[in-house]
Amino acid sequence: MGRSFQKVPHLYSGPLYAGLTVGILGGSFNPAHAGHRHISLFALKALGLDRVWWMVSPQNPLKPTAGMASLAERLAEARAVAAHPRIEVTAIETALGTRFTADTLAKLQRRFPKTRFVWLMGADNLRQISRWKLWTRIFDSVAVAVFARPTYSLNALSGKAAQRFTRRRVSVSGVKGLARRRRPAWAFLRNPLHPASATAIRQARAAGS
Ligand SMILES: Nc1ncnc2c1ncn2[C@@H]1O[C@H](COP(=O)(O)OP(=O)(O)OP(=O)(O)O)[C@@H](O)[C@H]1O
Ligand SMILES: O=C(O)c1ccc[n+]([C@@H]2O[C@H](COP(=O)([O-])O)[C@@H](O)[C@H]2O)c1
Repeated sequence: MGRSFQKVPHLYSGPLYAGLTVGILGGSFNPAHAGHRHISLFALKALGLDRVWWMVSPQNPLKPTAGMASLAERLAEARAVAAHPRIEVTAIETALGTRFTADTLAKLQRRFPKTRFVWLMGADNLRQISRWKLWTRIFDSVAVAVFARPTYSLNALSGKAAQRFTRRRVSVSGVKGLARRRRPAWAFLRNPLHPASATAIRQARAAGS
């Protein structure tokens, strides 16, 4: 069994996910926290997902490398925080050799042709997604669900991505069927707000050490 198989079992598990709807929460998870778990549990129910993958990114192309814990540390902590049979932690981008979300999704769709993927992200990322590589392709290829997040929601809804795809926004009542909609299709979820942030945790840890 190769090393990458042990680290990244998802890559070779296509048949296991055939017919399933999987929400992908991509993130730095530096570190994972209760906010990630909170939105994932909300998404499982509200969107009728079979699984949520926490896709721990080797390195967010827009974030500094300084202060980024190793991938192994971030994965281990994410697994401890997730602690739920339907939340799976993966480093699949390492095995795919991708760093940009548009590339990752394209490769995943080729490898998992019978799986329906939904991209999950917080309102802060809706605000900045228009700076990502080939960002409109992300909306064209998978349904997108955006979580409300303290202080970011209003700003995000007036941002470039929300404006560009305003006609493709699915109302709260249609959220359950979001994954099956013709793309582009996206929704802003009315989840209860959760204040956790990795930045705040890193600051608290630094102050305590
Ligand atoms: N409390 C939260 N409410 C809603 N979405 C969240 C929350 N925390 C994180 N997310 C979302 O989860 C995904 C992964 O987040 P990430 O790992 O970057 O954590 P973070 O707390 O945003 O980190 P940092 O403070 O370092 O930027 C992102 O799409 C982010 O918007
Ligand atoms: O593709 C891009 O250009 C791009 C730019 C910034 C962030 N992302 C992805 O967005 C996800 C959330 O990142 P983060 O650091 O906000 O948790 C994660 O999967 C990143 O790889 C992707």
